[in-house]
Amino acid sequence: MASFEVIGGNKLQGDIYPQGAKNEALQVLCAVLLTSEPVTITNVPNIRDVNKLIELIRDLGVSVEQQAPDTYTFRAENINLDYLDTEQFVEQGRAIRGSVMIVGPMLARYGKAKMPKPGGDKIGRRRLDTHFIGFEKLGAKFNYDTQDSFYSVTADNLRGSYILLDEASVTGTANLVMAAVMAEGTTTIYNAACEPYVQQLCRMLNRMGAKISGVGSNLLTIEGVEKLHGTEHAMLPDMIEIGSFIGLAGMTGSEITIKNCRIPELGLIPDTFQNLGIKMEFRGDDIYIPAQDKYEVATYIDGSILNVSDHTWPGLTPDLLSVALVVATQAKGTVLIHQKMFESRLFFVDKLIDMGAQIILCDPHRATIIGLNKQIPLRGIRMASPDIRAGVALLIAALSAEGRSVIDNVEQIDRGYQNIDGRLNALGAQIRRI
Ligand SMILES: CC(=O)N[C@H]1[C@@H](OP(=O)(O)OP(=O)(O)OC[C@H]2O[C@@H](n3ccc(=O)[nH]c3=O)[C@H](O)[C@@H]2O)O[C@H](CO)[C@@H](O)[C@@H]1O
Ligand SMILES: C=C(OP(=O)(O)O)C(=O)O
Repeated sequence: MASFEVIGGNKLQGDIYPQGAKNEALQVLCAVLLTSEPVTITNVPNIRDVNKLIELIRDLGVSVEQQAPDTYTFRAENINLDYLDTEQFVEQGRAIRGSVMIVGPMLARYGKAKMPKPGGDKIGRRRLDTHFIGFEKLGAKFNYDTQDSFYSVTADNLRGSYILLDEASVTGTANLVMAAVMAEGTTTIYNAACEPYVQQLCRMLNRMGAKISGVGSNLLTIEGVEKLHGTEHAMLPDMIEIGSFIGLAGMTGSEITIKNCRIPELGLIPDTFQNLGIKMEFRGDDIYIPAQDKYEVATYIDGSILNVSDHTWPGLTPDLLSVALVVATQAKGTVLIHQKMFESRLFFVDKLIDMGAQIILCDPHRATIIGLNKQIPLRGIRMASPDIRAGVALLIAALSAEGRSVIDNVEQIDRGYQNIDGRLNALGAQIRRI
C-alpha cells in the first residue's frame, strides 16, 4: 500500500486542468458494449477505476485501441460470453462499482448478464434492488445467489415498460437506460437520476441512434430501436475534482485557476463553496480563486446556521460533502454537514479532530463544524484514507496543516484523481509518494 508524505503550509499557485469525469467514464465505457461498431471516447481520465473497467471490457472481448493518452477507440465485435463464468471476471467485477453497469448493455445485446457484488467505496449500504427490479420490469428473469453474492439476469427479448424507480439511483438509471434502448416498444423511467453523468450517457446513446427524450429530467422516455451505431464522445470535466480544487484553494489560501470547467454543468457546486466563504470569479469557462487569508461562512436570511447537505441532482452531490466539511474546519463560523445518502462517510472526522479541528459528530449522518477561522492551523499527523473522497479531503487538510502528515492507503485517492501528487506539486505542493 502506498502513502503520501505531505509537508503542509505551502500556498499553491497556478493553473490546473480537471480530468475527465470518473463516474461518467464508468457509464460510457459500459455503453460501448451496445454496438459492434467503433466508439471513440476522449477526455478519459487515467485513474485506477477507469483503467480497471477498460481492462474488464477488454478481457470480455472488446478491442481497445489507445489513440492518445486520453482517447480510446472501442469495438465490441466479438464478445466472449463464457468470460462471465471465469474467476478473473469475478475478481474484476468485485474491484469497482462501475462494473455493475455492464449488466444493462449485456442484457440488451446478448440476453444475459452476470455480476458479482460490485466494489467501490465502503461508505454504507449500497443496494442494487433498483437495477434488478427495473430489469424485471423489462421482462428479464433475475436470480441472486446468496451463497456467493452473485446477480444474474436473462431475457429472450426485452419489452418496453413503465418503470417507477424506488430511488433515483445514478448507476441504476444508467443501467436501465442501456437495457431499454434496444427493447421492443417504449420504456418510461420515472424518478430517474439526472446527474450530468446520466445526461452525457443519454446524449451519447442518442448519437448512436437511440431515441431517448427527457434527458436532464427525472422522466425519461425511451423508444426502442433495433440497432445502435458507433459514435465519438467527449467526456465532461470531473465536477467532483473541480469542487475538490475549489476547496483546496480556499483551505490553503492559494491562488488557483481551474481551467475549462464547463461551468453551466456544475449545478450547485460553486454556490456551495461560495456559501462557505470561498471567493471565486468565473472568467470565461475558468474558475479563478484568489488567495484568501480568511473566509467566512454565510448564514441564512434569518441568521440560522448554514446546512450543507446532499441530494439527488440537481441537488448537491454527496461526493463533495467530505471536501466541504474539511473546508468548514478553517472557516469563520459554524456549519452543519448532513450526509443523507450514505451512513459511513463521515467517520473520517476522527482524523480531522486529531489534527485539531473542532467537530461534533452528531450521528453517522451529521457533523457540526465549528470553524477555527485560520487562527489555529491543523497539525500534521499520520492517517489512512478510508474512501476516495475522505482521502482527498484528508489530503487537503494535510496540505493546509502545520508540519508533516502521512496519508496511508492512497490507492483510494488514486481510484479517482489522476496523478494528484504530480499535478499539485506543479502548483507548489509538497507531496511525496512513499
Ligand atoms: C460509480 C458512480 O457513479 N458512483 C456514484 C453513484 O453511486 P450509485 O449509483 O451506486 O449510488 P445510488 O445513486 O444508487 O445511491 C447512492 C445512495 O443514496 C441512496 N439514495 C439514492 C437516491 C435516492 O433518491 N435516495 C437515496 O437515499 C441510496 O440508497 C444509496 O445509499 O451515485 C452516488 C450518489 O450520487 C455517488 O455517491 C457515487 O459516486
Ligand atoms: C463513491 C464514489 O465512487 P464509487 O461509487 O465508485 O465507489 C465516488 O466517486 O465518490
